[in-house]
Amino acid sequence: MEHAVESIIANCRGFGQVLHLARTAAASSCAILITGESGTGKELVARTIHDHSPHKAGRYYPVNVAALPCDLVESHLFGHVSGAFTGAIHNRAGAFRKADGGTLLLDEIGDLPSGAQPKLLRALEQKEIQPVGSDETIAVDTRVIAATSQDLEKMVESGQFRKDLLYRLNVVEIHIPPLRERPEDIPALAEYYCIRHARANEKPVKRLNADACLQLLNHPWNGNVRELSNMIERAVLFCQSDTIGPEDLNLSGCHESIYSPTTTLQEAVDIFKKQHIISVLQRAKGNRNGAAEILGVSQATLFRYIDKYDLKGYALHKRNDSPSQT
Ligand SMILES: Nc1ncnc2c1ncn2[C@@H]1O[C@H](COP(=O)(O)OP(=O)(O)OP(=O)(O)O)[C@@H](O)[C@H]1O
Repeated sequence: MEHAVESIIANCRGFGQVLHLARTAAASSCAILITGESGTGKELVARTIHDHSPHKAGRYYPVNVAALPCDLVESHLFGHVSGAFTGAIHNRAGAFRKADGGTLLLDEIGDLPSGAQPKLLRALEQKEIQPVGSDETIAVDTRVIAATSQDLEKMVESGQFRKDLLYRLNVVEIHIPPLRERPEDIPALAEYYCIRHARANEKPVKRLNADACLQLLNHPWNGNVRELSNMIERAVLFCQSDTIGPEDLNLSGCHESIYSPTTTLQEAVDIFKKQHIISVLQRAKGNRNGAAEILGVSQATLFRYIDKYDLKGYALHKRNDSPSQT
């Protein structure tokens, strides 16, 4: 299996700052909270921290808290002794002990049931756990990293998450910005996934052309890096040459289709207009003056359409509007 750290794109500038903080925090054993939308790379950063930490010789043990059955969370994390509850036939070590000497990633920590929160706080503070059904406490040397895509501060305010636990978990907080806020990372990631997926699928694809890159820069990436990877993989599979172009990305398919049987004529006209303006803005590389000229409308009319169809993301920079500067 490819080593996670090696697969992190080193020339991502936005992500580079995150990695720098992660590696600095890794040197200590303090608790770290990684926040960010789904697919931004929280798990990858957690793995990096482990690999650069004093616990790196130990095990890296990720647990998705959201996936644990509510009534078994404590048993999963802290273990249990046989007979602790119906079905507890054998002793169970639990995640803290499995990661003893290493790193435990508690992913989606916002989903930790309120009943388990005091126990986790105690494990962090005392560095000991108490398996379910046992009177004994067991010392553990487990570095805990928590990750979440939820707003824990808000959850504290609404009483869903303990304030003292949040402060224990976020001694260092590492926030990974969504991909749309670090567009400078998109070309490097796209190129990386292009090569990686081409190799895995034995396809001769080597690169993306400039128009394809521009389309990627204009996409909102709600699914972040995971969505980008999936899209490039699909493009690699459908690409007929060694270079991915906009036609391989199928990004127009992500917008509205005009072929719904319930679409009115006016809606269809609007969808067509929107799509056409997007293509022209892309062709004009975001230059609104140039796009207005191609479309044969005044700049004021184009501005109205940009506003109406929410296309500000396609009209890249204001400075591009001045032909003297382009
Ligand atoms: N900078 C990066 N370089 C290379 N791959 C990346 C980068 N950031 C994220 N990825 C990849 O994107 C995918 C999603 O990343 P990851 O699973 O770490 O996200 P996440 O924030 O933990 O998501 P979720 O909250 O849904 O669990 C993974 O395949 C990961 O390898």
